[in-house]
Amino acid sequence: MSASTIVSVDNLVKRYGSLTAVDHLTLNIGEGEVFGLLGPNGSGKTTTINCILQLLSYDHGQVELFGRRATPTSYDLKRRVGVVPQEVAVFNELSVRENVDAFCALYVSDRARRRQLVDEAIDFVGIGDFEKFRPSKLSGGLRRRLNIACGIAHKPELIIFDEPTVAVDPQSRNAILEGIQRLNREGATIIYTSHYMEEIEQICTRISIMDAGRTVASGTADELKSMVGTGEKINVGCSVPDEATLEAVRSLSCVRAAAYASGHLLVECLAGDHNLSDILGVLRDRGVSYGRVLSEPPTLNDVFLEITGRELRDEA
Ligand SMILES: Nc1ncnc2c1ncn2[C@@H]1O[C@H](COP(=O)(O)OP(=O)(O)OP(=O)(O)O)[C@@H](O)[C@H]1O
Repeated sequence: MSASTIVSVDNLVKRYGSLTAVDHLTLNIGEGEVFGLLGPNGSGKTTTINCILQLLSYDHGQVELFGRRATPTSYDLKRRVGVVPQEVAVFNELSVRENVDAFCALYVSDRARRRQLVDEAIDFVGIGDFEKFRPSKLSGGLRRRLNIACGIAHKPELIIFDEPTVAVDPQSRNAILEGIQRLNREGATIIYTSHYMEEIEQICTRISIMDAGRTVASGTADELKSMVGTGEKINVGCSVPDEATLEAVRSLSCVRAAAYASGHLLVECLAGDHNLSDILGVLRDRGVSYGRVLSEPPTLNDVFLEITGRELRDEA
């Protein structure tokens, strides 16, 4: 393990009775990464996080944090980690400020230092106008931001975000994603779990795709996309092609499927370097006039679909 490995999960197995929630999972996360765990609901992301945090016992494997073996009583390691859990976990009887202070007080006893850290965390997530509010008076998005302030106030080196944008409005979602990137720029290593592929792709430097407790693929978004045979989807606004032209498009080696509907030729391609020019070449040669052309690169959902045969069920 290199000196800059922040999280190392080796062969982790967690079973709930006969269900294997995490199935021989291995992960290595380096300092400064925004590491994405992408998988559908139930794929084992939260269970993995809870094992990393030593909140759950596991059946097999080992977790190291900051190069040292983590155990349930590794408090010196745990204080270097911040957690933003999936469910908002704050005290309803405390105000926004009191909540952030209460979480920060778990790690920082000096009151003056804590006041400064609480100020910074509240400012960071932009909830200064609501300091005196009880959480129940906040919108869902603001409660999420409070949840984040509670997790980051003590300035942890590793911050784990477990699906922090589920059921938040687009404005809060963007604020949360930008905030995570800012934390990363300021030096924090991030683990980000989500089933929203667009978010993962937007902010993560490296991604593990999980299914049924296992890593099915990992790499950068570009590396993942180049692992599969799916290419771009091409949409050509054109006059109605005759059946022979459609067949000529379909018989191109780069074409998986092609159909014409409502003024658009829709072509699903295999991975290739000159798919668009090949397709437009056929149309040109056969006198089909075309206008607007859109080319959509493959998505992480395409990667997941090709590897597992199922959709990620992205709801973004
Ligand atoms: N306490 C538990 N007892 C029994 N089964 C559990 C328990 N917690 C989780 N599971 C099961 O373990 C599997 C993995 O769940 P987990 O919550 O880790 O998935 P996830 O990828 O985080 O999905 P979600 O986004 O829905 O939380 C699921 O099949 C889930 O039903």
